Amino acid sequence: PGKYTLTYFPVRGRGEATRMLLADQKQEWTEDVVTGEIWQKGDLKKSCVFGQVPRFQDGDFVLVQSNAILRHLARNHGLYGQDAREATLLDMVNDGVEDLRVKYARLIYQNYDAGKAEYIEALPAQLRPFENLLAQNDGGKGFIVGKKISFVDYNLLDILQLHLVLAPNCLDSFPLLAAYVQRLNARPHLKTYLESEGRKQRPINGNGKQ
Ligand SMILES: N[C@@H](CCC(=O)N[C@@H](CSC(=S)NCCc1ccccc1)C(=O)NCC(=O)O)C(=O)O
Repeated sequence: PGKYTLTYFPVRGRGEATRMLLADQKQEWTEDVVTGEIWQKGDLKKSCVFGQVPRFQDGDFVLVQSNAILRHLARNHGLYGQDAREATLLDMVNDGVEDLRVKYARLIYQNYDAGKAEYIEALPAQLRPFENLLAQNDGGKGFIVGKKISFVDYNLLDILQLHLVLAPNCLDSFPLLAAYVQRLNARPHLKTYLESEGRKQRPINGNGKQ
């Protein structure tokens, strides 16, 4: 196995954007699967800076925070835009993806049965900014910022994949986003990962709701 290890629960959650980035970039990594009983023991939780996972090891360099992990890999694999301006735009858009991820996680873990219909009704307004961003970049035929793929593309792809499971028609009014998902899913190395047992066996969230 390579020098990379991802320590996380056996769910997509906050680990999946990192997994898709690594797979698409032809990187190998070790999955250090955290089960409920391992987590209950408490030692791993105590070893994590903020008491939470995902945790990522790059050789002897250890970090937590899912977005910091993505940015670390972006810096080291040329996935952070072509200049400072694109890097700033990527930070801006990734914060927008994070905002939506937090809303999604709140629905899944705190309000699924009572809140699902209302969440789906309000979803177009949450997705419209990303359709607009695509439209403003080379007609939406490429990536979310600039001319090359970036760490934000993997994070945005993950959140779009999640929402397509929650609400299969959620991209019907967003042709650029729909095509974007299909285009990224078809990237050879990513496609291989998406068809892998590891990906297919992994539940989307930690409570069986999706
Ligand atoms: N800002 C952090 C947040 C990390 C985080 O929320 N981690 C969760 C897991 S990731 C997630 S989306 N949590 C939602 C609920 C959940 C709990 C357990 C397993 C799966 C999901 C965690 O470690 N929970 C256990 C604990 O705090 O003792 C990040 O982006 O990495």
